[in-house]
Amino acid sequence: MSTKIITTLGPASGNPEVLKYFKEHSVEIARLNGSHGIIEEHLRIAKLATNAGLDLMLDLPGPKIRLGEIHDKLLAVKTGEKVIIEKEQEHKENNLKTLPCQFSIEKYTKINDIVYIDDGKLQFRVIKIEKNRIQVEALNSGPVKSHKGVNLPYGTIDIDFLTENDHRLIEKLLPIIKPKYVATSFVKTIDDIYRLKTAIQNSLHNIKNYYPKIIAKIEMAEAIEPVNITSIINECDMIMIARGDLALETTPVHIRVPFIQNDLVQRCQIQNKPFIIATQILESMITCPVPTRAEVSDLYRAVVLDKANYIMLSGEAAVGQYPKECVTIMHDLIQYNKIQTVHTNKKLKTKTIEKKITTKRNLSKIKRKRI
Ligand SMILES: Nc1ncnc2c1ncn2[C@@H]1O[C@H](COP(=O)(O)OP(=O)(O)O)[C@@H](O)[C@H]1O
Ligand SMILES: C=C(OP(=O)(O)O)C(=O)O
Repeated sequence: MSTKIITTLGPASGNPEVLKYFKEHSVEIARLNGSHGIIEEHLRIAKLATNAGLDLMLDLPGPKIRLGEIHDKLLAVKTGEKVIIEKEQEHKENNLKTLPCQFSIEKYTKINDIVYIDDGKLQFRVIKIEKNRIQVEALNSGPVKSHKGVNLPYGTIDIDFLTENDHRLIEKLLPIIKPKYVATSFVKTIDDIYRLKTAIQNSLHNIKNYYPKIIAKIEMAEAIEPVNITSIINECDMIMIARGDLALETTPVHIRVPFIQNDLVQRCQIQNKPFIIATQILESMITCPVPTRAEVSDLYRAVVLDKANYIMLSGEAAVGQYPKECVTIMHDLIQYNKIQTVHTNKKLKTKTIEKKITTKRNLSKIKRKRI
């Protein structure tokens, strides 16, 4: 089976014309990211995606630390600027810029730790720790947006696996849209998968003949420990190599992803489990109509070398300027690979036939000589 595409839906792709294009160009699954958007909007987009003939994936946020709602959706920070990160319900007046956070993070940090925001695009150093808030210094400049992820690779996070938000989505959205897949974030052990399955069963107790396939997103250091990963792969229906968080949750940060990807691909193949390669495959195409050479090489690795069952578009399809162009690049590479494979197989076949013929000829020569 050739690789198929998953597209994350959002303002850039939640309309019938784009969804029709997706369906005609190797997209099989539409992903609703439960971390963004309101339930009513997910319901609307889910209906459009189903009408376009796409399968649905509901991606549950899990215990991922995220920023809360930022006033005016965006806050600009400058290198060297001091900023407060505080639990959103515990706001205390101060004269520094303040980033609301969905969880209290002071207990997971130490002075001088680095806090990564928005898949690591922004980095801050911890300079002061107080109850419900930390003070940090920006190590680079940039815009900070609402609901972006916060990663603390040096802290041990003990937030409960299924959050209030997960339960809300499982109870309010799941029974209505009945997605073919439910993806679950920040899985650490097989017990997390059992807990998710129980919560889903409870929510579907009145619904017969429907149960979603479970996708475990691998993005935590604990999940890839040998003692956990084999059983997680075994217990779920599909694995997502969620490289965005994985790059920041494993140390040394940023550089381990390709090594872990290699290991996870092999494990999934040995355990005969379908897998998704996700995140930043065509990141630069959020704002540019063509990919970088490095991105095409990453895509080649996922499709041709790793033979991923699915490759996933996130921001590129949800909020990017070129969602159709991204899908076209992926679709074209998938098709080109198919043609190349047929061509190589044909060449191989011809070579084998030639070899056979040559061997026969040689045989008859030998026979003739003997006579
Ligand atoms: N339904 C949505 N509504 C608005 N914005 C969205 C939606 N889905 C995704 N996005 C935006 O696209 C970005 C990239 O998508 P994704 O990788 O799925 O998110 P994240 O990494 O934050 O979980 C998000 O950070 C968010 O800004
Ligand atoms: C797919 C991922 O998860 P999310 O979009 O929830 O950050 C990821 O971290 O790569």
